[in-house]
Amino acid sequence: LASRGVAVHLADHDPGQARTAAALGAGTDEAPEGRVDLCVVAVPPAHVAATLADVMRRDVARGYLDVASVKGGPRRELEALGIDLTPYIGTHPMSGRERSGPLAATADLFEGRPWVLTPTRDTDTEVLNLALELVALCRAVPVVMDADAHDRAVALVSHMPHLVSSMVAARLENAEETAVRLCGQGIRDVTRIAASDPRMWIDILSANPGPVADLLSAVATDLDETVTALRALQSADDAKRREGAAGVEGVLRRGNAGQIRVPGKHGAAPTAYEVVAVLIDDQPGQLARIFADAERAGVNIEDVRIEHATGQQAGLVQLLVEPKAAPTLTAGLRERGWSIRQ
Ligand SMILES: NC(=O)C1=CN([C@@H]2O[C@H](COP(=O)(O)OP(=O)(O)OC[C@H]3O[C@@H](n4cnc5c(N)ncnc54)[C@H](O)[C@@H]3O)[C@@H](O)[C@H]2O)C=CC1
Ligand SMILES: O=C(O)C(=O)Cc1ccc(O)cc1
Repeated sequence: LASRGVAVHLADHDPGQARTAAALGAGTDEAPEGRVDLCVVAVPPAHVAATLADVMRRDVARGYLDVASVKGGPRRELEALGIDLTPYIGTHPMSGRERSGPLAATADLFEGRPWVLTPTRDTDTEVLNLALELVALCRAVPVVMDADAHDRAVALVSHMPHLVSSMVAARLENAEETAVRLCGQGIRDVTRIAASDPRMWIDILSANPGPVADLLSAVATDLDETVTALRALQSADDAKRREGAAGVEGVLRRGNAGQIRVPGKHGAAPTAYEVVAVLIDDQPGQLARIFADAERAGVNIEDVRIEHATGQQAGLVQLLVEPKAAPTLTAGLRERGWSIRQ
């Protein structure tokens, strides 16, 4: 927002956090002189209602919004506090990091990502417009939803997957080092969000327990059936083994059918990018040089993945590009001395 010319005033109950964010260029940690246009409350879900009630009673802004990962609970808490909700809109940007705090923030975090808005019939139009302006400034894509429908949707696409990621990662806690050092990209993808702060997630899950429990119970049924199928695969009986194989194939095929529904970049239909894999030494500046050389070759990089080889000072950078740009990028990088993996 600050880089787009918006005056941003930062406040936090830990002044050190606001100071750090201000030092990173996010705004100023000085209080505004008068009423501001929009007050954005970005505190843990359990503190959203009380924080909003405080700022709304002090009349600090024309409009108020929060960004908490759950929407039904905070609204009901505010209603119970007897606050006039017309200048408030509940929102949720569907993008984040597994790390919290100002040092984990990036200016482009919300670019191209859905940002859910949950206005009601009573929401002030001016406040809805202010929220839409905020979403546009962050280059996110506004999606209007009912608060409870939002909570059921995020249980499916965020809260249940978070717990499953934690459960997979938990298997590694006491595993042998010889096994853990074989970790590749697959397990990194599945466990990335398990690194998140448990305190924030206890808050999020406490505010949405029912829908998450329903989904996890469906996952438990799949798990039971898959264990039965795998046990059948161990049988000496041919027919039983065939039954087991069919059971395992079933869950893998249903996984394929679900996976292709995951939207690609900018919420559009998934694009099949081509991977150009470059072998790099683990030295400072290597990534910046690759990106600069890709730019020289006139190729837009759509996404990047980095795979570190265990115990080696080397890594594999996978550059994802439009299929028609892949040969140009490969040739351009080879010309500049990069080692391309087929
Ligand atoms: N981290 C993520 O990926 C996403 C988080 N959210 C939501 O955004 C909100 C903030 O999360 P993060 O920025 O990740 O957490 P964070 O921990 O980085 O920031 C929360 C800040 O709130 C401050 N705080 C706590 N209680 C307060 C109070 N009563 N008054 C004033 N400040 C208070 C804390 O000192 C902290 O600096 C949460 O509601 C979360 O559900 C939404 C989308 C993504
Ligand atoms: O790290 C990721 O990919 C996330 O999806 C993080 C995230 C965490 C909480 C949210 O409410 C929304 C997004």
